[in-house]
Amino acid sequence: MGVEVSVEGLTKSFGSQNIWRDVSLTLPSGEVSALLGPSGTGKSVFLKTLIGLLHPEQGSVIIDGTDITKCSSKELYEIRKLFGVLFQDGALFGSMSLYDNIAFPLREHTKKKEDNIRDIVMEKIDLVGLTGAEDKLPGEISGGMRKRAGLARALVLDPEIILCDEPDSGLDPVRTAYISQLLIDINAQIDATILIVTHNINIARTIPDNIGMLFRKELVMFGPREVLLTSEQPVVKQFLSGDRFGPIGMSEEKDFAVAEQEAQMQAAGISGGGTKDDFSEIIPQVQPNPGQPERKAIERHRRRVVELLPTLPANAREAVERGMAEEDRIRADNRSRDEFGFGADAPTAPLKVVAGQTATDH
Ligand SMILES: Nc1ncnc2c1ncn2[C@@H]1O[C@H](COP(=O)(O)OP(=O)(O)OP(=O)(O)O)[C@@H](O)[C@H]1O
Repeated sequence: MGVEVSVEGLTKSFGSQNIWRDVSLTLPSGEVSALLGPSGTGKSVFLKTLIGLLHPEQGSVIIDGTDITKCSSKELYEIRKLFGVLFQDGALFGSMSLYDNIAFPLREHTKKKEDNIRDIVMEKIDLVGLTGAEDKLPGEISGGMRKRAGLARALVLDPEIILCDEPDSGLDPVRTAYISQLLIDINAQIDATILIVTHNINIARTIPDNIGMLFRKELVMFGPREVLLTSEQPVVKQFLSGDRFGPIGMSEEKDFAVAEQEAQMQAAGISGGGTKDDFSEIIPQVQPNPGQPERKAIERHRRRVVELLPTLPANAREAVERGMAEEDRIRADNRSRDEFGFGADAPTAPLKVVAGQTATDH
């Protein structure tokens, strides 16, 4: 089961510039969570703080019983082996082939033999659809391919926690759907705790179990996805619909004069350009591909949400109940399809997890 990440009262500044303050949330083990927020609100800084690359001034990040904001560098080195991180630009070494890039964590962190490394690397290359490109340099392939290579590298140590910084940036909608599906399939196979930072509303609507949002240096909310998707908070509604009118401005937050001007434009019937989609109409969550195991986190997530239910706003509660019923129906359909052998002919072959390979293997 993936490891829970518990963040309490976290505050981060660079010099006099405060990025966010008093952020508390728990990434439940094995669940998929997404972090949204306007550009520059410190989502990438948050990810880097979770793996101890950046140091907060206050607060704690507890992973597997260790507060990584206060532990020794030796302890931090061990904890980092639990993570697989997909950085925004793939963060590949430009002078190394994709093969060597993906093999890097295995050579660095394990004592595996080269033929064993080869099996693992080629399996991950196959998993992300890069077979045949292993000898290419990062500069010779497209941005989408680099992204997938970055994901393959994030997966070679079979991480218990996967952090993905904008897995969709630079990808077309179809490739975005593939990479999202891949994350769900991986979660079903290895039950890793996943955090996705994204601006992509489709991902937010269909992939995570939980969603949070950063705005004005604070975590506006974090909880079951239905809570954010049905939220009446102006900042959430504006972000989801991509409308110009609302508290989010071009650079930071809007000042009073601009907000006033926009209110007048709106009253005069001028559009802010946002989509008119009804986000409270919850789209069923993406399920693992046929032939994949069911996600173990679903039951744990449900138990938590059912406990939370009485504390949720009425529209979120209703959305949760509708969503659960709909997803039960979809999973029952999938199970009966698998029983009738659809898994065997599935368009995406069932993905393998290499037995016995763990993040702490040396
Ligand atoms: N190492 C650093 N030193 C100083 N300032 C930094 C550093 N890293 C990030 N920042 C600042 O922190 C702020 C938040 O940056 P971050 O990249 O986390 O935003 P983001 O929410 O991920 O944005 P985007 O959605 O555009 O990727 C920015 O103002 C950035 O300039």
